[in-house]
Amino acid sequence: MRALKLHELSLAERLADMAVDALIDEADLSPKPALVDRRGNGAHSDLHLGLMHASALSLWPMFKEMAEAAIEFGEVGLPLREALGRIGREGEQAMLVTTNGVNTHRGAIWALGLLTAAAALEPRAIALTAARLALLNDRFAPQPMSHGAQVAQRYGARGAREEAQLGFPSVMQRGLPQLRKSRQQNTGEQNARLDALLAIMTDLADTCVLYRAGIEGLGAMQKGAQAVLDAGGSASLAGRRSLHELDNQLLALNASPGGAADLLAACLFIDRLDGAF
Ligand SMILES: CC(C)(COP(=O)(O)OP(=O)(O)OC[C@H]1O[C@@H](n2cnc3c(N)ncnc32)[C@H](O)[C@@H]1O)[C@@H](O)C(=O)NCCC(=O)NCCS
Ligand SMILES: Nc1ncnc2c1ncn2[C@@H]1O[C@H](COP(=O)(O)OP(=O)(O)OP(=O)(O)O)[C@@H](O)[C@H]1O
Repeated sequence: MRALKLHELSLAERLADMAVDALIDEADLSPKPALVDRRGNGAHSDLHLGLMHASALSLWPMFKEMAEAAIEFGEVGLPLREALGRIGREGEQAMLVTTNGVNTHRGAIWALGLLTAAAALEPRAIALTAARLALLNDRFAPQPMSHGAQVAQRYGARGAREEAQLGFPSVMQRGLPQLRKSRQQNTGEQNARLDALLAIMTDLADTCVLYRAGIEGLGAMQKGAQAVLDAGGSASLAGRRSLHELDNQLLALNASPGGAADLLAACLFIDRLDGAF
């Protein structure tokens, strides 16, 4: 009898698996301040954990297609950038159909989409390659008055586009180093991930927070996250108390750090890739 041959996953399929896993790990991580997690909906009336999971899974074909496009075009350039833009917009439509019109992962499509394509092209320089893609101007991208655009106008804040164009400094210089430092201190994986999220929050101009809670909300997020880390991080008793305070404070301000959550997913994706190839 012939042995059953297991289907071997292509590179694009493996990258799509890893991107979706990163999104599911981000959603499941608890307790995240004011974000959707296993405990509840945080500051969101229209989101819940099941919806975040369904949305993440709906994006698998999009991530696969983005990686395939990167392999096919084989280099950073306008043709690949515009293909990614088209695939990303189709992915966003699939997300909106799944969630009945709720924005669950717009920021994540942007960040993880670029990183997935970059990982297929240049696995040894993922953030830099993603930045080179983000710097190219997609001529077919609509220019809606998004929340991010409104906040950029009002406060001059740099948002998701600039974070990518700079090579994801919040991930490469804050989240990833903190993730690895906390792991070395044997905090346990969930606490290390919470610490990575907090490290990202200390310095990010999160346009979700700015839109919902202005400069006051952004200041509360950045200072509160730093206070948790200074108190010893999520694994320490004092850090946990401080994290609980931050959760209450952000909930009172309706200030959900959705951009930081997306960048944590990006951080987990890059961390996993480092071990995989
Ligand atoms: C560049 C994007 C993110 C637009 O950003 P803009 O700030 O105008 O929009 P919006 O308010 O919808 O914000 C998007 C999301 O980014 C996340 N975010 C917020 N702040 C930040 C930040 N500082 N850094 C990173 N992400 C952030 C949030 O989750 C937010 O919901 C994107 O929507 C876009 O234009 N996509 C075009 C489609 C495309 O090219 N796709 C290809 C993907 S490879
Ligand atoms: N666990 C999470 N909880 C909440 N938001 C998250 C989470 N993970 C990622 N996000 C990001 O946060 C964004 C959703 O934030 P938000 O609801 O503020 O956006 P919006 O739909 O533009 O605004 P609003 O709901 O204020 O009208 C999504 O783009 C998503 O990528």
